[in-house]
Amino acid sequence: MVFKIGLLGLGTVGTGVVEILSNPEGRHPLLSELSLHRVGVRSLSKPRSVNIPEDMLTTDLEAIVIDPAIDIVVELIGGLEPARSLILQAIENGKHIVTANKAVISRYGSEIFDAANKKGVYVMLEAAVGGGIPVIQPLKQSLGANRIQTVTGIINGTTNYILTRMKNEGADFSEVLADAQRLGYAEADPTADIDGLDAGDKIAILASLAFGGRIKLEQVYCEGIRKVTATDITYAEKLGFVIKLLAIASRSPQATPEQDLLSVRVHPTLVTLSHPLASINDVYNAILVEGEPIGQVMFFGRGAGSGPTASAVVSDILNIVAVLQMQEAEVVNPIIPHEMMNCTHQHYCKIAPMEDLVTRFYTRFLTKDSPGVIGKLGTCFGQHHVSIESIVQTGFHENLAEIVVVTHDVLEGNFNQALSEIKGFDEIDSIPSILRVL
Ligand SMILES: NC(=O)C1=CN([C@@H]2O[C@H](COP(=O)(O)OP(=O)(O)OC[C@H]3O[C@@H](n4cnc5c(N)ncnc54)[C@H](OP(=O)(O)O)[C@@H]3O)[C@@H](O)[C@H]2O)C=CC1
Ligand SMILES: N[C@@H](CC=O)C(=O)O
Ligand code: NA
Repeated sequence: MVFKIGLLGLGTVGTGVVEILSNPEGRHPLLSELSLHRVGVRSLSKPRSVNIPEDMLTTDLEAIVIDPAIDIVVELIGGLEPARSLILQAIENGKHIVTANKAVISRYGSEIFDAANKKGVYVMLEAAVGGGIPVIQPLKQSLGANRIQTVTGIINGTTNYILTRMKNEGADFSEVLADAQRLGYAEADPTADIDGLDAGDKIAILASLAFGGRIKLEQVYCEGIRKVTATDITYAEKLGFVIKLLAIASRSPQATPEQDLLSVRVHPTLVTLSHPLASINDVYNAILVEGEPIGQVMFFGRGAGSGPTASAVVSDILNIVAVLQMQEAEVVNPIIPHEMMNCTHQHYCKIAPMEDLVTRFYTRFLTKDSPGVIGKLGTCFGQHHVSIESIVQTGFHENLAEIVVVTHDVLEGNFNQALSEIKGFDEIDSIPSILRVL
């Protein structure tokens, strides 16, 4: 039997999907069971790099999601609306969904999965996190036997590309961002990438899968890379670190057997050069999962771009088709969702406030060059139980002394209290950078 695909969106990822579907040779044999039925776009006159028969293209996306001939709707338009409504309407019409839209899933996942479970259809989203890297299905299936402790990822290709080029070439932020947009890595509105929101959407999805509950996106702390400067990249290097935008979901040390508690956050982070994530560069993503009994396992690959992301989309389509074929052969009716493929989480995970986070900090101060300032900083941190690993004067900037402090693991709340006191010192001119250290 041939399964008909309704494709919403023919941009970077949609085009990659059509390229795979129209060149099935040497790939999985189930590809020959797929047929592209309709393709929805915004503009019919836009030049396309793939050949689509004129009568297959439409700007009426609603007609696609209600078309009785279509089995699987592939949503690749991005953004919140009309994507959310089209997905819900498609589900209502009994279509299975494949989407790369982390923004919609992280905000409306509950609504979408409830509707899908009710209707007995699948919603697959491998492309939504880590682009082509298989990480959603492994978390759902292959790692199911583990108690996950931490998921740490570089999950935004655009910012990793920018940080890599800033470090290697001393390149200018805006020039590199324009390249990332040209290469199709950035979101339609690249502030989602730069401000850590895209990584926030993705870590919310990963945390939900890893820790078995829903995540309220507004509780995910997101800090982007706007404030990362060439100076900090250079200091970090001298101290044996590289700066990466990390997304981290972990069980909080304050969790108890009665009350599970997570920490879910995105922020630029100093990563020691020997750490497995330190060498993940350019558009590559990597997700390091730590669990019991597996220990560490890392997923690595291209996190954005046409072909890699399309690879994940088409694999999701194949997974659905494989199950549909099996059900057809066994004449299972109505459809009983495959336990390892659907989402059944009902409760919300409790997320700890950032004040309770235990982490190391790197902080750069510009101070008047007066005697005793280093001692004064050290004393203040000590009074707030912030233990210092190193405190060094690194140089002068226009008559101001530059002092870099690296702490041991400290409670973020204590660190913030010390900083607010330090900001009031006469000697302090400014605190240009505060970054967490892994
Ligand atoms: N690019 C990447 O590397 C990755 C992207 N993703 C996700 O994949 C999804 C698609 O991204 P990408 O391919 O880059 O996006 P693009 O902007 O390149 O493509 C969007 C496509 O959707 C169509 N479209 C957008 N809005 C509408 C609308 N309201 N009505 C009809 N058509 C519409 C556009 O039509 P037209 O062509 O006529 O303008 C275009 O074909 C997003 O959710 C994104 O977050 C996920 C992983 C990686
Ligand atoms: N804009 C995203 C695209 C993939 O999700 C990124 O840069 O990672
Ligand atoms: Na993926």
